[in-house]
Amino acid sequence: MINTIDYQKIFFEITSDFKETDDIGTIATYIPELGKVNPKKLGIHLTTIDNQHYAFGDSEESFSIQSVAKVLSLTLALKIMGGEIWKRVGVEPSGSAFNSLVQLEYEKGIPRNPFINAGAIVICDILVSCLDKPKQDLLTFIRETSGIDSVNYSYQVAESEKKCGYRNYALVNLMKDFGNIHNDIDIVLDLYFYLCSIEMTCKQLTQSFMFLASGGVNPITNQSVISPTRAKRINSVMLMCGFYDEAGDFAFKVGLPGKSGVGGGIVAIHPGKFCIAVWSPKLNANGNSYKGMKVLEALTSKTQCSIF
Ligand SMILES: NC(=O)CC[C@H](N)C(=O)O
Repeated sequence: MINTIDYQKIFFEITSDFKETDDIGTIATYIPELGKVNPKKLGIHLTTIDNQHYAFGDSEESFSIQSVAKVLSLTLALKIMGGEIWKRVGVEPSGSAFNSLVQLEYEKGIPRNPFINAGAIVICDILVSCLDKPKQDLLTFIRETSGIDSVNYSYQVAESEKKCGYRNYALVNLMKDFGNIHNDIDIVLDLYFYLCSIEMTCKQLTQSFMFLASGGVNPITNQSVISPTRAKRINSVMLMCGFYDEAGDFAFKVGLPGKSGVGGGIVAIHPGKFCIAVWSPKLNANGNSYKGMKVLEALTSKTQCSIF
């Protein structure tokens, strides 16, 4: 693929346009360890499927990827269990906050999708049922998918969240009561908190998610991660559900499948073209990176490069 867009130049244009704009977001402090991050960080990294790299700012600094990791746990569950998982978690947008309890009561413990907290917890329950050493095996899968052996959990972030994860305890208990959690709740939540604690740089994120830009095969390592059909489905769920009650807005303004996390990271995919990761820790009211969303909106507007 010959790339004719100078993304590097575009990153400079976008970020200098934003210099005068106030970042009105706030950092996630409900996980105490995340509150320690420098709110001014800004990293951008774009990797094309023919392995060209465009970087800006703090793109090689590690941060807590939080819910972005839920795409990788879903990928592993699909790889092991196939379509069976859809009996226990849906593929519809939730239209509510990532940690909402309300819908779950009405819908009898079946979460709307695998990216809201409840859905990701069910995926962790599935992984606990089918992996010998869930934490270790999940990490091995993520290292293989990314081709980066140094990727790791953050003990500090996971344990910090465990101490204050009251809502996640409420969600898992409610689902256990409805029969949609099959294992011990502490074991399931332990995997969930460690999953959310994974740390990566923007550059590493693009490497880890590249398989979704190229039909399930990581074009850099040539490793087949998942079938093309499943890669298509994961991208579809990202488009519809990757930003909670702001998924419509992200599709409307950015026009790419993507996934956010409360660490301020966002990954977005242009199937057949590139994967981009942005990190800016201050979040908007929906728990998505305020500046990250703006950077991606400006990128697809300037380049006219969205899936639509
Ligand atoms: N949206 C997110 O990134 C939320 C993940 C966070 N670990 C939580 O469970 O609240």
